[in-house]
Amino acid sequence: MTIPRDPLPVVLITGFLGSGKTTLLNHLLRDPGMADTAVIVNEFGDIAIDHLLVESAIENTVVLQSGCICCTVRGDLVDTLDDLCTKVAQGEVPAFSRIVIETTGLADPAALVRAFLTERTLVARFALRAVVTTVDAVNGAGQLDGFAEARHQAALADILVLTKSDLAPPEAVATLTARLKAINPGAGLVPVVQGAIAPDDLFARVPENPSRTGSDVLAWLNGDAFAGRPGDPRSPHDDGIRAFAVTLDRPVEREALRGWLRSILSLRGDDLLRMKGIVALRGEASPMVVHAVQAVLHPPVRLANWPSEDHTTRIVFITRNMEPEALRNSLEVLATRTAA
Ligand SMILES: Nc1nc2c(ncn2[C@@H]2O[C@H](COP(=O)(O)OP(=O)(O)OP(=O)(O)O)[C@@H](O)[C@H]2O)c(=O)[nH]1
Repeated sequence: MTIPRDPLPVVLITGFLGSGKTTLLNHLLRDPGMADTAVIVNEFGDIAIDHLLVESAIENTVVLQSGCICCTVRGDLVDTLDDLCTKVAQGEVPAFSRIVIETTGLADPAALVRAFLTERTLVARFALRAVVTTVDAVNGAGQLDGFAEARHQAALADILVLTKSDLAPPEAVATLTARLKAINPGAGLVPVVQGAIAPDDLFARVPENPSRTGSDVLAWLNGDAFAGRPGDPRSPHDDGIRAFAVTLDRPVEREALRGWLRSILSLRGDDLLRMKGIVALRGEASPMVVHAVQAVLHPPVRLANWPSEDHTTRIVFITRNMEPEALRNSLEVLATRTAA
């Protein structure tokens, strides 16, 4: 058997300790549509237990136990994926058509996301489809207060799965939901009890990246979720994490945009948790889609057409300790300069 040549979709399930990652994974794996899935479970410490809790009959379950993959991602993750592909090629394990990785509860998923965008061996063979973050409705607020990892997991999610809402009072669920929307307004958010959600329902909440499909860019950007947001921190505990959008009514010159992106990513890449946008280019009929994760700029993609009548530039940001006004001003200067 050989593995398919198209990049294999990868789903990352992250979330703070005990927030319900394994419960969700087990439920997803019971769906017949997920039968050809390879699962990588990352565990902390010397004694691996978590993988025992993954109830799948799937032979392709691998435990990555030597440390936290977000800390040693280059060696461990790449080696594990290589190994898995080699075993498939040698007929030792069944072929698979997607991979689900469950991180430890203390993982910062940014390093993993970055690896899938930049590590040559990963880029060629795998495509990160979604970051799914479980947040515990009972303990989530305290974890967001106390742990940067929990805040980063929430900030980098494509889909936030609010678990254990059956155990929490409705007011607490509402407050936590509002807080999660403030941290990451662009993510889909779905309450799930005991992991009970069908894979199709879950993954329908993350639009395809338009760099692959060229479509549905507005849904992907989910700019409306950011509308009217001043960029003020919603909580003093959120590590200065802010989400906001900048719009420009004048097109920018392509080279000037490139220079701006280069400088912002090199100067403040660590604090630019996420940036995605659709940009009107001066003298060009169709827009450019830009997408960055921390210091990594995903290759910008030209769309064939504007997806709607609205041709304004819209860029959404999730940042840490960065002044929205400074970013906004630098972009406005860029548009003014290039329009002259
Ligand atoms: N009541 C209730 N319990 C849940 C729900 N989701 C998960 N649990 C329970 O919460 C506990 C922890 O769930 P796990 O799925 O092991 O959490 P995890 O995130 O994999 O845990 P770590 O690997 O320690 O980070 C288990 O006892 C689950 O049965 C839920 O929606 N409602």
